Amino acid sequence: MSNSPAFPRSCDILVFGGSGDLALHKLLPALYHLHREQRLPADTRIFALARSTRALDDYLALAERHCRAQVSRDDFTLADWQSFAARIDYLAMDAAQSADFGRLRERLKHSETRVLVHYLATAPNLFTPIAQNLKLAGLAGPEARIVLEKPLGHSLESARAINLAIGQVFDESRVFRIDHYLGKETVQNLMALRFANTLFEPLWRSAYVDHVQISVNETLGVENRGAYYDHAGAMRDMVQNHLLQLLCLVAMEVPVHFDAESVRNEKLKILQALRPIGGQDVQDKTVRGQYSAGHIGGQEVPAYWFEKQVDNDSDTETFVAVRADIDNWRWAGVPFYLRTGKRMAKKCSEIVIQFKPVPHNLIGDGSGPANRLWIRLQPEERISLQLMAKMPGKGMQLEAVELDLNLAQAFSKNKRRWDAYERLLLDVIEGDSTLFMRRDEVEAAWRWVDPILAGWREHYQRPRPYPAGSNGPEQAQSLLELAGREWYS
Ligand SMILES: NC(=O)C1=CN([C@@H]2O[C@H](COP(=O)(O)OP(=O)(O)OC[C@H]3O[C@@H](n4cnc5c(N)ncnc54)[C@H](OP(=O)(O)O)[C@@H]3O)[C@@H](O)[C@H]2O)C=CC1
Ligand SMILES: O=C1O[C@H](COP(=O)(O)O)[C@@H](O)[C@H](O)[C@H]1O
Repeated sequence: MSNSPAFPRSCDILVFGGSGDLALHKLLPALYHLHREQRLPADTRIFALARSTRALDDYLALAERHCRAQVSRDDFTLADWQSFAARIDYLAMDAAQSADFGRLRERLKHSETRVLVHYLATAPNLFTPIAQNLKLAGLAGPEARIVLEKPLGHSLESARAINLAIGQVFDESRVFRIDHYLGKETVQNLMALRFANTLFEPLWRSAYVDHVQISVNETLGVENRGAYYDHAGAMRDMVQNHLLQLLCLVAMEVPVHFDAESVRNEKLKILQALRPIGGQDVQDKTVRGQYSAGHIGGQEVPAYWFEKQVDNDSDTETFVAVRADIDNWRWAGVPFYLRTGKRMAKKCSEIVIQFKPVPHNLIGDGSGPANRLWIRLQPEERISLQLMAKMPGKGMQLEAVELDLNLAQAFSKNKRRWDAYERLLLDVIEGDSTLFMRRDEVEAAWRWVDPILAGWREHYQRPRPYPAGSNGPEQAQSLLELAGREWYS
């Protein structure tokens, strides 16, 4: 990441889809924190845009309700809210209609000396019309940036079409394809761990690593996003972006510089080296699941098909496990197991690097576990290294013990941890795209995902049921057991 100036230029932020789930739950609370901590340029204005007609006061009441719910009690004060709200305006407009952009330009009275951030928190089918309408309205000048939410399209073809259309309006340096996992502190810590410590890099390869596990498990269901999710599924919603980005950060080579192009060049090479999975292979290398009714934290939870706006005969997957292989020198023969699911037993995102056992057993019977590095991304940020130690007492018995680092506690105790969207919004304002996906990366990810989706359509139509509150379908265990391994959790 480049060293950013102490304060970015004056800025206008336009949130297309300003009344949607993402804007209300994530973007406005993030902007509130940035405002409260004086990290936004002083005269920043925020325009929330959506079709529904509502008075500004009604919109602000809606936004306040959500911010209160998302921001901790200690961080939410009426005075901060009121000064933040003074920055916000609401405009009812149809972003697919070019005529409505005239009204937007009028309201905005934009000056080209200000940075203009267009945040597209809408469905991807609006990305192309919005970009074209912005151009027609003269709101896509050199000071303007566009932020595109994931998943970008629903296939390689649709992603390419969007990228092409966006590229005709905004050059690549002004396109910010967001993947909020890259904004998480612990995810960035992964790069610090790898590239700022001599300890791990020599071991970070097939000679020493047996396999890697990347799990992003949620206890939440689809909440009020059934209409979107039922057409997307876990593969498009999570694997195509968040899980593949995590895989890239674990597997990539050391970049030449720590800047946007160098980091993204290395991530791209990993995506290009992923061994394709398609046709009948999907039966051996992937597991699709869908939650049935169950219990989480003592609460009864309905089956997926019972959720709002979900087809009651839906075959959409809410769980995916995949064995991915990276065909390059460093990772030949090292499987990367990816797993993500909704309504799982526990919320937990983690990366486990399982090292190989010692080459010759001098101590014990050789059946003990080998070193294992756990990188816990959430709920708590932790890194622990499993080492073998001698059990106290007579004789030489080995037992695994942990060197455990709680990252939140290791750094200033009373400091609030930034949310991913806070950091990424600031990066957009400052024009730093290191933590955003480049066009070719997104397309390479779809190039790997598309054949799996096609394989499923042909050979794996019904997802395996798993009870809400479990660890996913049994077949996900078999994916590892067949290779003499198991999921760690
Ligand atoms: N929600 C989340 O947690 C996450 C969402 N995303 C992505 O963010 C994007 C938005 O998701 P989400 O907030 O959940 O979606 P929602 O359906 O909750 O919100 C969509 C928003 O777009 C507005 N809208 C729809 N059509 C138009 C139009 N023609 N012109 C102007 N505004 C329009 C809607 O308001 P109105 O109907 O009044 O026009 C609403 O404000 C999607 O691409 C999604 O994949 C990514 C990560 C997480
Ligand atoms: O992008 C998405 O991410 C969330 C999970 O994000 P997290 O930061 O809470 O781990 C997921 O619930 C949602 O379905 C998906 O669209």
